[in-house]
Amino acid sequence: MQAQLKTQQHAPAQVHKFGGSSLADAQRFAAVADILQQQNHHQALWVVVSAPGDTTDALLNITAATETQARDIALAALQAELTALVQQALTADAAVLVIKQLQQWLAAVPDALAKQQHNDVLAIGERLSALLLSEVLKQRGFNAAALDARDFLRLKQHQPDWTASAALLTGLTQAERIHVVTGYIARDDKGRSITLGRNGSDYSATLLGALVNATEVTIWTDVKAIYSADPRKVKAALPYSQVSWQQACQLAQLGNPVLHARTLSPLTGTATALLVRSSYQPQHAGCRVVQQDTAAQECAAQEKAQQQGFITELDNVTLLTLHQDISVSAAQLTLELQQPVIELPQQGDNLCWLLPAVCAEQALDYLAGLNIHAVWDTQRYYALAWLKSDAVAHTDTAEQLLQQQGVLHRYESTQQLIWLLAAPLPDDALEQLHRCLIQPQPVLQIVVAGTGNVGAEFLAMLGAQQQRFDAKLKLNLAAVVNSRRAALSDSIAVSNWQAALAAGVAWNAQQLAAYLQALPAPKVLVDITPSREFATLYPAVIAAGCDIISANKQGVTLPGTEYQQIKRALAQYQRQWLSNTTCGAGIPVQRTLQELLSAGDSIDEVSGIFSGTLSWLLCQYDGSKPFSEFVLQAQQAGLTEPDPRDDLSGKDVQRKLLVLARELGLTLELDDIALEPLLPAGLEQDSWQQFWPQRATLDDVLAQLFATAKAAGKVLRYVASLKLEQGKVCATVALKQVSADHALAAIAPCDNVFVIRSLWYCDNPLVLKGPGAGRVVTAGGLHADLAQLIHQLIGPATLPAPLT
Ligand SMILES: NC(=O)C1=CN([C@@H]2O[C@H](COP(=O)(O)OP(=O)(O)OC[C@H]3O[C@@H](n4cnc5c(N)ncnc54)[C@H](OP(=O)(O)O)[C@@H]3O)[C@@H](O)[C@H]2O)C=CC1
Ligand SMILES: N[C@@H](CC=O)C(=O)O
Repeated sequence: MQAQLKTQQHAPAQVHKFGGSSLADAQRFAAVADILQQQNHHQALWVVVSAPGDTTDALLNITAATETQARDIALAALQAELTALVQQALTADAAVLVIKQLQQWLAAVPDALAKQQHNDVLAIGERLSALLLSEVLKQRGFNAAALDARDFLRLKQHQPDWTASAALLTGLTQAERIHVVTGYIARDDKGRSITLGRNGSDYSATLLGALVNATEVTIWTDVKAIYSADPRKVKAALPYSQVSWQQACQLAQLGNPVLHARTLSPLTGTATALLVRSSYQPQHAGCRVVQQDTAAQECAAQEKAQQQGFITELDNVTLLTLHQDISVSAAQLTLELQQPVIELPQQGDNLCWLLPAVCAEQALDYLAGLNIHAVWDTQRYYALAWLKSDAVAHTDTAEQLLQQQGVLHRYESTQQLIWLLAAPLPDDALEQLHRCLIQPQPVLQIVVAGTGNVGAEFLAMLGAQQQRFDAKLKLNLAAVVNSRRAALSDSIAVSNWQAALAAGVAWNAQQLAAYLQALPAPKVLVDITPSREFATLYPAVIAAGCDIISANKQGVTLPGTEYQQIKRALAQYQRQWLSNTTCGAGIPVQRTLQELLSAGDSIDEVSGIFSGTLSWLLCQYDGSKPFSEFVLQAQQAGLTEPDPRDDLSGKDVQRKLLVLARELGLTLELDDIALEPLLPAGLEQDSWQQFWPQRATLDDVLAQLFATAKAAGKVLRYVASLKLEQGKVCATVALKQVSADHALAAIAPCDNVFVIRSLWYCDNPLVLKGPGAGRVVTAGGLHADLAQLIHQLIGPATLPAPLT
């Protein structure tokens, strides 16, 4: 009905509303200006603001003060706080004008209170926000102006007066101008200032959205989405990117803290889209509330939304029972009380309304005034409501769990199930219910860093792994990162990761940590970079709740103090770090050592061939062409380190030996391992490109070494050895000549060999052998680590494939 009463605006408009937490300090005002700067300025921009931070609470205290002295002290404190805010947000010249205005408003407070004009006092917070933000925008070169909503917004008996409001607004607007409008305040039909109650600014925004016929109204808040449950209590709560209008209305009625029934009402049945976004994480697209009037492309969105369930809670509520034939609705009582009144699914002839216990008496008085008799049972309840989805049919486990917690009443309709209990559910019970009712299939969030040789292969395999685990666990690719950019998105299609990354953004450590922190658990970071700098982020990654899987050897070989810092973070946050591919690629050498040690064996020696590249080169090199040509081949086959000199220098093997030493609990450093490089001294300097013209030096040395070994009837092998004798450690990596019948001679190119001698394997060692480098085996090894994590989450995913 209100459609024909709107202003005759022709330019498309958008409304953005910022709440108090989004305007808590000068930095937040700047962040809001950044957000507005990035909007589509071909559309008319309307901004609705709440009071900064806790200003409204401070003003409420001032209006409630019974002693003049206490009131004046509170006023002075507020003036100091807001003045500081203005000074920090604006240049000195601009600040002077705003502070002068603020002083005038605050100076008028005692007089307004004396005249009982409390709402004029409460309006000061929003007036300051509007003025300050418009000045911040002006400083950035925008044509912006503050607008007091009381100059146009009229309400009559709690209902918007569309005709009067539209007429007044038409006279106030200017094309090309950003209007920054006060939220929360309006006037009644007698011209008196009124406030729109708690969260009234959201209502102001949607009222304005309807008045200016906005294409979109965005509520900028401190959460990035509408969640399936309270994310502070339920770690696995799902951030939904869209919900249906019907779900939003039901959620609002059930007291959802993000959406309120009044907020939705002005836009119901219009073409205006409603979005909820976080001003703290503006890179997230947020949550879109999809209108019922489905355009074709929104049908799929509706269908998806129907698969989404919600759990909401209300504490300290009470029950009114009424005869069903009454002349007032729960929605009308909601308006009267300015508090949610929920009509419970009907059972029998009576109606049951749930409402906050604090306003039960006020409700009874109001109903009595209408000659309506209601029975109040005076008990305080905790209500848990489940908004059903098409995805979950069975509730047996949830019902059992709730029975154990002592359910007192239960109300069910096709869309909702509401349980009333005597006391709030503990968080772990909520988590459990969430698993039963919302997400019977858990989701593991996977963040992949490094998209080169091995990283790309890992991602190529991930699609098949998603299908393998699909029945029990969703593997969600939540981010892909390389050295230049990051795709940080709630859900990236694995088949499309390259495009997502190409559309990604430059990133820094802080942004990545914040993104990881906000991801729902469980979550894992897979580090497939060669970067030491990236490995130093591990403590922050762990603190953000992630497990880590590394192919990157830098983390596991950091100096002892930094390595211990990572270990301490793992212990503190109870997270895991799997790094099996850092030594032997997919060969489960670390896992084997862990099993032996945990079973009670003690290791005396680990030795063998630890480099796939050097194994391949020394098997293939026959002196027929320069050694460096073989190196190029190994590089193209994906065997080498990003800089192959890490292999040729023996450094990569030195690192691997340190990995195993640390696995055995030894406190070794890299320098404790004697290293005899294959690469002639001096060639490790500068870049690979600068080295390349000098390769003849390497070629000559290798030709010589090969000829000498051949003459002696031997072959060359690059050997690592770690021996423990009477508490002493001897660790070396060096080139050796071995005779043709030696165990390390009979290998296939690229093979690694791990020879383990222990208490139990003393006469005859335990030997692990197989390809120790390459894209596929390394990516496969990373998936083996991932599967190990998954097994801990859900048990074995599938039975072993039958032998064929
Ligand atoms: N090849 C093998 O057989 C084995 C390799 N490994 C290890 O796997 C890792 C990857 O090797 P490989 O794929 O060959 O290396 P590549 O050089 O092919 O790829 C490295 C990737 O890491 C990214 N990267 C580099 N620095 C950073 C950083 N600071 N932050 C984020 N991303 C970064 C690169 O970004 P960009 O694309 O922007 O350059 C690139 O995408 C290495 O640590 C290697 O030791 C382990 C076992 C076996
Ligand atoms: N370059 C390494 C790759 C595996 O760690 C090797 O060749 O062993």
